[in-house]
Amino acid sequence: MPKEKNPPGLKLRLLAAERLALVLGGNNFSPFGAGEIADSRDRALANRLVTTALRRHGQIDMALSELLDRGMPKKSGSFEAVLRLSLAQLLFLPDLGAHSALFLAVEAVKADPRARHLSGLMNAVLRRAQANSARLSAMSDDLLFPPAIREFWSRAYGEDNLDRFAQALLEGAPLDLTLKDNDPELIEALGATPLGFDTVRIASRDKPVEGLFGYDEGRWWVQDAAAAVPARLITLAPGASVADFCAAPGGKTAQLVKAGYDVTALDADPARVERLNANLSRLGYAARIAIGDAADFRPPAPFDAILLDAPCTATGTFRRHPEVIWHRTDKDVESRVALQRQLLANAARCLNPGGVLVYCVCSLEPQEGEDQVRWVAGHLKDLELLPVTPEELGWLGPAALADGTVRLHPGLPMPEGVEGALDGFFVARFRRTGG
Ligand SMILES: C[S@@+](CC[C@H](N)C(=O)[O-])C[C@H]1O[C@@H](n2cnc3c(N)ncnc32)[C@H](O)[C@@H]1O
Repeated sequence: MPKEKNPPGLKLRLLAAERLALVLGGNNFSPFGAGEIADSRDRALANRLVTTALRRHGQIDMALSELLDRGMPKKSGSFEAVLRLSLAQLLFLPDLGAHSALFLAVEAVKADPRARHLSGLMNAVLRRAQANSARLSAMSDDLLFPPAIREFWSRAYGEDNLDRFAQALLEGAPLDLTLKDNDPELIEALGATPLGFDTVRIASRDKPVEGLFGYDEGRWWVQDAAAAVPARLITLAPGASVADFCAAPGGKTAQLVKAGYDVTALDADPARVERLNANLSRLGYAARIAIGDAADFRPPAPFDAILLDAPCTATGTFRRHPEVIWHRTDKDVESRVALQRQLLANAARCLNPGGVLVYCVCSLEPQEGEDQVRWVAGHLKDLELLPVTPEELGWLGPAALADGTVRLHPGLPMPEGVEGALDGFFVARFRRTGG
């Protein structure tokens, strides 16, 4: 029988390998959209393969160190990405079957002129993995985080929370939405669970976000339950002038507009500002938009409040971006910390006396959160901490710390019957003294 040139599943495997290779090369993961893979089942499969390879990255590293006697071959095109995907399938996605993992891996490297010569090695390695799959698939969850992060987080958050972080990493993130109106019919049509305030959660869905009820009418926007907390901590009268520094793509800007403030949204990245504009216009919301550097921005008049959602290492988003924990370096943390300080100092300058500054980062690194509050106390004398109370946070009350700052993380208890966890976020609220 002549061999089929394009066996079923090969094209998808090649696309998935290409996406994984991009992430292994240092890029952020972005799931396949409908424009890239039209068939929703194929799209879901490709995304599942890549996310499993990323979530299990540390365990797959360990398996590779055992299976590849001479290490990863150099300059071998798609070999590594294909191998990681196949191990993800073989060890962690048993419902997809072992046969296709092996067959498609060999076909995929044969299709790549730079990896073709390694098809025999691919076959041998995967057969060894298959023979040892019971043991390899039961590797410790301790391997899910890089050793340095594991050690650091276990000191900061405790072992029990780290177990919950691991579970959250493997589960991935459900879809949280912030609603324009808490309309029970909308919540029912979305099949969503209310999470308090104006957040609802959709645990599982088969449609892309754009296909969900109410999207075209701009009745909600995507925003993790933890990400929705900072903007709520500004509680001024409607009409107050509020700036959103580092605003794009605009989830928090939308909350500020919804609260009735006179909002200025500032971001340094023009392409991201376009997304912010599109998001606000879908929602029927208006804000003054400025493109510029929040470290030296000078407004025509000071603001009553500023929300500073500062650029950070984003390690708190590891449920959706498992790669962040593998890409993060100490240098990244240092450079973010330095930038955050500049942004804090300028935000303080742009406030009216008595004005409120909410600082937040979607990072789990204490250097970007808790330590920055200590830095503010020592260096920005015109800012004083304005403590957040547990009551202000509703069901997230346990996230309020004794010093009045807020630490959200994926280990926090969720309300009864709610699946999934939360992003990691740190929030501190300050007031500008004087005047
Ligand atoms: C964490 S994201 C903001 C998310 C946004 N607040 C939301 O809720 O949708 C950080 C943003 O900071 C912007 N940014 C980074 N450095 C900046 C700077 N120096 N000045 C202004 N914006 C900056 C980035 O372009 C990015 O859009």
